[in-house]
This record gives sequence, C-alpha cells and structure tokens, in this order.
Amino acid sequence: MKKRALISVSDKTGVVGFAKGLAKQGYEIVSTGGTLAALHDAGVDAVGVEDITGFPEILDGRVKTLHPLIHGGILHKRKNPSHQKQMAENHIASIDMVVVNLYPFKETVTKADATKEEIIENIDIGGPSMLRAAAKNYQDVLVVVDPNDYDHVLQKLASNEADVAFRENLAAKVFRHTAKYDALIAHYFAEQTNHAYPEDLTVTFEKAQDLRYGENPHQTAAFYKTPWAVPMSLAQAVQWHGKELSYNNIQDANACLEILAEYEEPTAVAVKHMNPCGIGTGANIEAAFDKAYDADPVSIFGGIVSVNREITASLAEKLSKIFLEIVIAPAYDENAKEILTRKKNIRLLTLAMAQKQPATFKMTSVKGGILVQSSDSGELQAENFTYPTKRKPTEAELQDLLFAQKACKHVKSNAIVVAKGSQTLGVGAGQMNRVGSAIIALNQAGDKAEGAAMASDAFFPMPDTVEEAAKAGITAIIQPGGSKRDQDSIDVCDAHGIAMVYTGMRHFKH
Ligand SMILES: NC(=O)c1ncn([C@@H]2O[C@H](COP(=O)(O)O)[C@@H](O)[C@H]2O)c1NC=O
Repeated sequence: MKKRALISVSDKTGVVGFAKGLAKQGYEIVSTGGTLAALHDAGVDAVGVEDITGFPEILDGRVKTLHPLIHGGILHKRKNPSHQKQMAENHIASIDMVVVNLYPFKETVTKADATKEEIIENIDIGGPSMLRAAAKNYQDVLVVVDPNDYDHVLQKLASNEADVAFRENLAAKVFRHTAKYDALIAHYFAEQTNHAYPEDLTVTFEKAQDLRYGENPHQTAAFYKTPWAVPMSLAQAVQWHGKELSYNNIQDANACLEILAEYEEPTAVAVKHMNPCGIGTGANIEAAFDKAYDADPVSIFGGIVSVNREITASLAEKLSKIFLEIVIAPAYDENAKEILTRKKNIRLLTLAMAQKQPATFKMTSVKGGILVQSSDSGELQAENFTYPTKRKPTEAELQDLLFAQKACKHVKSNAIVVAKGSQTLGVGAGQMNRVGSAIIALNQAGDKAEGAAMASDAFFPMPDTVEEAAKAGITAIIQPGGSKRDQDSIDVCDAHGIAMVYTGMRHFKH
C-alpha cells in the first residue's frame, strides 16, 4: 500500500522540490487548493483533499481539511486492532505524513495597515488541527512544519532513518510552533480587550542566538527576542565586527541604549555593569564623547559606548585608544570603519536610533515566577515641578538638573548623579543607603561638584545627603520629594542657598 503525505502550506518555499522528493520515495500526495495548484503547475502528481473527503472546500477555505476522513487518516493507531477495524468500517485510508505551515498570522498582525478582518482570517484552524493530530500520533506519522526541514526529512527517508526518535523531535517542534502561534493570537486579543495582565500569561520569544555562557562561565544561556521588531533594541542591531556578544555584553549594551534613547541632541553614553559611567551631550558627537569620556576616564575601560550620531574618523581615533567591549552607532563613516576594525576584539554594531520608544512591559524573574510591569517611560513634566526652597534654580541650573535626572533614572538605586554643562561628573549607584551613593558621586566629581547639579532617584529620608551635597558645593538638587522629613532637607538647602526642585516622580531601578 502506497504511503500518503498530506501537504497544505501557506509558505510554499521549497514545497515543489520536497513533494517531488516524496513522490520519488513512493508517496502519494494529497493537497489543498493553492498548494495543489502549485504542485500541479510544477508537474507534480497530487490529488485534492476533496477527492478524499468527497466534500468541497467551503466558507472561503475556513473548512478544507476538517473532516473525519482526514483526521481519522492521521490519528489512527496503526497497531491498535480496534482502530484498524473502525478505519476499515469507515473506509478511511491512512495519512502517514503531514506537511503543513500556517496562515501568516504574525506577518499580518505586524503589518501597519492590516484590518481586523484580515487579522482574524489569518488565524489558521485546519492547519494547527492537522499538525497537532500528526504530532500527537508521531509514533506512526511524520510531521513537518518548517520548510527548512524538507531536505533533512528527505535524507532521513532515503537512508531509512526516519525512525520514531526523529519523528518525536519533529512533533516536539510542532508543539512549540503551535504554542507560539497561539501565544501570538492570545497576545493580539489581550491587546484588543485591554487585558494587560491576563490570568494566564502566554508569551513567546524567538531565539536570536545561543550564548557561549551566561553571567558566569559555568552558566548556560541564550538570547531570545520578541517576535516583533522593537525600535532601538539590541535585537535590531547589526553586528559587523568582533567576537559574538556575550550575556553580560547584551545586558550592558541594552542598558546603554535605554539611556541613549533619553537624549535627542548629539549624545554619547558609556556604560559599565549596566550603570552609566559617563554621559555627554554636545554640539556634535565628538564633543559629546569627550564629555562622556572625561566624566570618568577610569571606569570607561572595558565599557560599552553608544552614540546617536555617525561616528567620524576623529571620533574613531579616540575610541580606538581605549579598550572598549562594544561600540554602537547609527552609522560609521568609511575611515572610521577602517580605524576601528584594526582592533580585533572590539564589537562594532550599527543600529538605527529612535527617540520615541513604544510603551513596553518589563519582566523580571523571581524564584517561582516573574514580575511584570510597564516600562519606566515616565517623562519629567516641568509643569509638575514644585520649588520648595527659598532660591529657585537659574535657567542654567535647571538644564543641568534635567540632564542629571534623565541619567539618574537609569542608575541602579540608590542612585545619585552629579552633572553640569550636559556632562555627568559623578555617578553613585546601587548603594544600600542614599548618602552612600551621594558620597561616591560627589567624590567622583571632586572639585567639579562646585556649582554643579545633583539628582536623586527617590526622596531624601534624612537631610544627610543634602548636607554632603552642600559640603561639596552643589548649588541645585532635583528629587521626587514626598519624604516625611522633607523639611529637614529644605532647611539645609536654604542654609546654603541651594535651589531644590521636586519632580513628583520616583525612578527606582532595583
Ligand atoms: N480550514 C481548514 O480546513 C484548513 N486546512 C488547511 N488549512 C490551511 O490552508 C493553508 C494552505 O492553503 P492552500 O493550500 O489553499 O494554499 C495552510 O496554511 C493550512 O494550514 C486550513 N485553513 C485554515 O483554517
């Protein structure tokens, strides 16, 4: 008895060659409308599903293969006498292979102008049913969902190695595929019905790359990206020079890009261990980089630099003098490329910069689950500012405060940033008390703290941070406000002529 393969594919890539290969292996081909036409056009012998079911495709293709003569053919257990008796009684013939790929739901839903009707029509019903039936019955049926597997399957058939272990692997791939397909559909409907935090969270990611190891060499890791493009994300970047990115590189580069997205003017950001060690904004990208570098010429060593303008030859010369893990820029001029690629180990990435970031969700794993929250896209609104001190900031101080506060949002809590003239001068990150972070930031700034601005990610529970700032010569401070002991900090400010701004918005980053 001839073996039968049912082929029904939306993506017709390689299907003709595969069907020809199957025919050579002695398979009879059964197929649906469009696939059948493509096979016939290419001279492949195949019969229509209607010829098996005796029933036409109806409802604009919504029902083609949903028929017991198809699903019975796939699902019967070959070694089960009762199944075989029922197959004979009902005149059902076996289907031994199912080759299906699904309506392009992801491609449709991510199309800018797709209508709701178009999106709904691209939810495949019959395809997943056949895939799941064949995958469930992998003991007896071979299932192929990915056109990239066609050649491999033909090789295995030719060498008589399409055994149960091989078929189980193909079945496992199918269940991953249909789970992802359904997750995308569930995501679409969650958005349509405003279910940001549904009772069951079904998320799906696509592997971007295997990683050599995780945060430490004894940990395993891989990088997965969202199924849709996220502007200015590392998943969109093109690496064109250097070793492949490591786990820590990806975390650091991501932090670097999140900071850079805050700034529209020519800006350079240097990051170490996910905290900025230098941020500079200038009239051009070289001036911006000079500031980012001067902010902390020690910590930038082994760091990651991203800039939001094309890298020129002279900037490349400067970058090439430092040991950097990664440089990310929207473009590089030809001379800059030549200069930077002399360094074998530096990783060079190109990425289109986008100012307005879409609101996203952040997920953090905790033991036994994950935490999900909206991203911290809260922007400073000057109209929400209040000025509790006797002295109000000057226009120049206000600019420094805003610059410092943007940076501070991306520093691990407790976070303190000292800045002046569109340049960070000191960054205090991740200390268990706020005054500790302030002391680190002020020490880093040194004499430059005199007349500089200071930002804090959260309010001051005590006046000690402001006291340290006053000692160092800080003249303006920005912070959310809201502590029970705010008055104590205000008093210290007033005693030293410091201007303080309340933003009303906390920016913890734990
Ligand atoms: N409804 C059905 O019975 C059905 N059976 C197969 N399909 C899908 O139809 C597509 C192939 O259609 P065609 O061969 O007509 O180009 C495949 O993506 C397959 O998954 C169906 N369509 C969607 O649900």
